[in-house]
Amino acid sequence: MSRELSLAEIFQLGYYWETKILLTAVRLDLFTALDGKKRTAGEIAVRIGAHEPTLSLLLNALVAMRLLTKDGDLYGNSSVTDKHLVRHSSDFVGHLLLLHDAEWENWGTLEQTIRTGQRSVDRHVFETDPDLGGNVLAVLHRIGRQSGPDFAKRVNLTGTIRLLDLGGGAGTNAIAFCRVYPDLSATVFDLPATLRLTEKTVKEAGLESRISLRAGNFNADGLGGPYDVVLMSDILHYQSFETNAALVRKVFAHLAADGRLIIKDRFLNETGTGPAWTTAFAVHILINTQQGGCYKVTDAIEWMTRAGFVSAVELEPTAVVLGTKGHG
Ligand SMILES: C[S@@+](CC[C@H](N)C(=O)[O-])C[C@H]1O[C@@H](n2cnc3c(N)ncnc32)[C@H](O)[C@@H]1O
Repeated sequence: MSRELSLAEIFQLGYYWETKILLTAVRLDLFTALDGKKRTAGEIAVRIGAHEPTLSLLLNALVAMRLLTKDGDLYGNSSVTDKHLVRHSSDFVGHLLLLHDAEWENWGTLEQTIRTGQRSVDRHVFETDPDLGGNVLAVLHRIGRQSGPDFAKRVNLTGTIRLLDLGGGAGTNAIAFCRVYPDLSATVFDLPATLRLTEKTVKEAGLESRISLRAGNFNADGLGGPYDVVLMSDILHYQSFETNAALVRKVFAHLAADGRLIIKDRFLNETGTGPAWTTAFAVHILINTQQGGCYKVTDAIEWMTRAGFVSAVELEPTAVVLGTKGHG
């Protein structure tokens, strides 16, 4: 059993001041205003349009948080903030933090949602703010480029394979799979707004001849095919249990004989109390989506079994489930 928390740790968990200071600094874009330069609070205030004495408080807190340096009256970025929080840096990750900030008001509804079971948002971010959604996917794409090939290797897809990457986002997985398997061709299916980004990433990867794009709503539109393998990576937690069951059924119909469905998601364990990150993510999904949820591996197996897959197995604990269609 893990050890009990100390009182100091409980206080630490309840302490979000530094979180909001960082998110506000990213919104103000003050790291970009410093971009490799040392500046006074007055100079920064002019650049970002702020009230200097008030801004100084924020800057000093950011120094204490080790995001900025201070030498006399001059503030500067740390090397990490210069690399990751300056907007035009190729390693900028600020969009992810801007997403957290955009969800701030939703978190204020948590108590009411828990009391009533009623959710306060009616759509997820990819529908309400496609630009922010696309920017976040671009950041995740950059981060995911490291883990993509490992995932591709763990699922054995040798031979001539037609892959459908459903809700494929920036194409991170389709690109990684094409690189690992030279005979594989892929279709990335996603909302039209998201595919604007995918078009760029596929071109950058030089894979236009092997990756095609198909725009649509996967719950409502045809998916093309038939495909040998369908990948559903991090899409099902935005939707209700029954919508997912219907989508898995639809995918089954678009698979060739012996086709496979790979579902990669953030599954909760059977008690619902782990993995730790996913338990908090489940609350995040509760208040930031209309009907989404974090599901269990047994749920994915149920969707597959109900759809007619002859086998459905957990390939990686709380992460990947593989279904096989069989000959029929
Ligand atoms: C969290 S991203 C996952 C992206 C990608 N599969 C990955 O693992 O990196 C969810 C994706 O689902 C797409 N999406 C959400 N609802 C959709 C719908 N109804 N039809 C098609 N795509 C959808 C979003 O545009 C977004 O690209």
